[in-house]
Amino acid sequence: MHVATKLSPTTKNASSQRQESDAPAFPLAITTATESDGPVWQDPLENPSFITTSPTTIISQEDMYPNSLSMVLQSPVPFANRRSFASQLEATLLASNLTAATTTLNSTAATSSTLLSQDLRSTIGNNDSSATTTSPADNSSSNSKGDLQSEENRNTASSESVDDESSKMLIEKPKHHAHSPSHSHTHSRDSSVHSPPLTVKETLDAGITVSPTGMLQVKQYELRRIIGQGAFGIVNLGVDINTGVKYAVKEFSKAKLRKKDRQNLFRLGPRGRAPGRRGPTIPAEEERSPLDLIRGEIAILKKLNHINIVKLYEVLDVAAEDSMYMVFELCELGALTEVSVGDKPGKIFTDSDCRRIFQQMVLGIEYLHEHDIVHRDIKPDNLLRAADGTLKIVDFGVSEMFTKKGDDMIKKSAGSPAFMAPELCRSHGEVSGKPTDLWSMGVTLFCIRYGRLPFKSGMSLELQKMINEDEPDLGDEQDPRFRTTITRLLEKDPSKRMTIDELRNDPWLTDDGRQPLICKEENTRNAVLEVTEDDLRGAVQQLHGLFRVLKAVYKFKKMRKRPSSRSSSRDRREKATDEPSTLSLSSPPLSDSPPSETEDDVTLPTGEVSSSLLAKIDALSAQEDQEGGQEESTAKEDVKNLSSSSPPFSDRRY
Ligand SMILES: Nc1ncnc2c1ncn2[C@@H]1O[C@H](COP(=O)(O)OP(=O)(O)OP(=O)(O)O)[C@@H](O)[C@H]1O
Repeated sequence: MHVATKLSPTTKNASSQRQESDAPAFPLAITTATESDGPVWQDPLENPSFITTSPTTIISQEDMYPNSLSMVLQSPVPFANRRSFASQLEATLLASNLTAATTTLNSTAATSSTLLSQDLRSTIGNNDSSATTTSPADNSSSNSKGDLQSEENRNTASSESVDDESSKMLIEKPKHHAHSPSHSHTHSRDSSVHSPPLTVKETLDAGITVSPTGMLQVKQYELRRIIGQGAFGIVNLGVDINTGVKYAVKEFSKAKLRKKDRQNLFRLGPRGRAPGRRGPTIPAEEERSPLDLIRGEIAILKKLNHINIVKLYEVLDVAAEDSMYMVFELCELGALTEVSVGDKPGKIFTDSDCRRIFQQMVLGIEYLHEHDIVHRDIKPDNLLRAADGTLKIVDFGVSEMFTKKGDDMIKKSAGSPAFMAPELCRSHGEVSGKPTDLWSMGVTLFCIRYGRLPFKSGMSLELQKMINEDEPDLGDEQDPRFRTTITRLLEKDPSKRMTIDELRNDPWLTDDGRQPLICKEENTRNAVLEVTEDDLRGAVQQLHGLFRVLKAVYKFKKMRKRPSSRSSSRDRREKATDEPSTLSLSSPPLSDSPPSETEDDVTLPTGEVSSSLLAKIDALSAQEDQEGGQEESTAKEDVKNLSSSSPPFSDRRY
């Protein structure tokens, strides 16, 4: 999660600032990301200084990530202008090539792939005019949010407006959702915080197409615009074209995930787990589905069913493409607030808003802890708000799920440094995980009340020292109850720190009992008491046969396209950048031949594949390996690798 650099050092008159901000009615306190004043849009993980988008357009990174989140949020990103255009295009073409490769191996017309690609190119070519003339920045200047919204309303059966919704109270009964028919008020004593159990769909061969409106479409999800940027990819506003329901479609780069996975395996085991402890036995790389790369997060999210935890509906992998997708419940109002190490103060919430927000946080975390899940990355930008203002805890990428009741020991090296508990800063071994979440909740509460971090330094060692030794500056905090609450949450000794059970009855949180939480039994009643290794292993379906074939065909295709003369990777990378069209890297030349009659019959193999076909593919792949090796990696891979290098964790967290 990227955080804009926005927080002031020590805001001396934090309390007076809070007084001022107490004045407006609550709706004003709801800041959508679009209202925030000048967040810095960063994408430090992306190395390439350009992004290829179409055969004729290079959009600079600055174009793609304008220095205003609101611009991004307000800008429709046509299919042809998206950052992932190149890879999507490539994927589409590659898919056609894979199809054609299979066809070739099956002795069907050799020209099929060319012709399929030609067809796809002409389809995409129809969108290229917009690619060359429109940039996100252009869109933002020409399209007001209202325009966008009405455009969406025209295209969408469900037409919830962020503007309309932002005027609503933070906590109110949410609307019914296509996937989650019943939600309820989090503070109502007689209502439920759970909706009926969900089944997370897993699609391993999702198709990518261009929707009738010219947007990229993954399966039935039309990707309307980019609404966020994560460490592993972008987050899109997706609309189910069949139902009109909006979703947040999170796109992951498999290359980046693989890199992280390898680092994790090398250091700690999967998802930061010590080998053989809580994670599943790690299958050999060739046996692993791409979805295995996010299996930990999927496994956790599959278990959860709580109004204050974001819902995962579907995971999609696009075979032979770098992207895979997670389809989440959309949190239309975006992050609660943004804080950072910068000089600008963050959003300050009123006392009652802080209480309402924190109550929902407590309910969500209590539910997680009851499931033996430690979130590990609680911070304001992992707290999103649905259209009705309901708080949603997101981002379970570094979370831990425990197989043994009562065992919540975690390894260090996860979470955002400024929100990291002292024991994580000083310990080299394992620490109890739940108290670390309580600490991060305390830091988050501090942030939303004072608009600044309790401990802040751009230098990691100094920050750790402050967390370990300094007492937070509460300014002239007037409410002794709040003083006690925050002091007890930011207790350095985890064994003395406030627990979630104690928080339930906290005088500030409950306003001396006037605003009690729903009872623990009701809040946690869908708890999964035991999480087995099978749960983790079964988080994603394994279709090894299909992947083996896809991989082999993919390799075969690479071999077919290898340049006749041996050029270095660098040469080819340069060539690729000179010719921004990735078409040339993954598709055969255009042909004037008429479409093959067999074209429509060509399909990718699914399920069982004839052993002779496998043998042929394997033989060809082996031949490729012999001939090529490392030196022969394609320019396409080189370009992808360029964008997959991640800076050290400490560089992207504050
Ligand atoms: N369900 C959602 N609804 C609306 N916006 C979302 C949703 N999920 C994420 N976002 C937005 O997208 C942005 C990136 O989110 P994401 O979770 O990918 O970031 P991240 O914390 O870097 O995650 P990771 O480290 O796992 O990649 C965030 O600013 C967030 O506000």
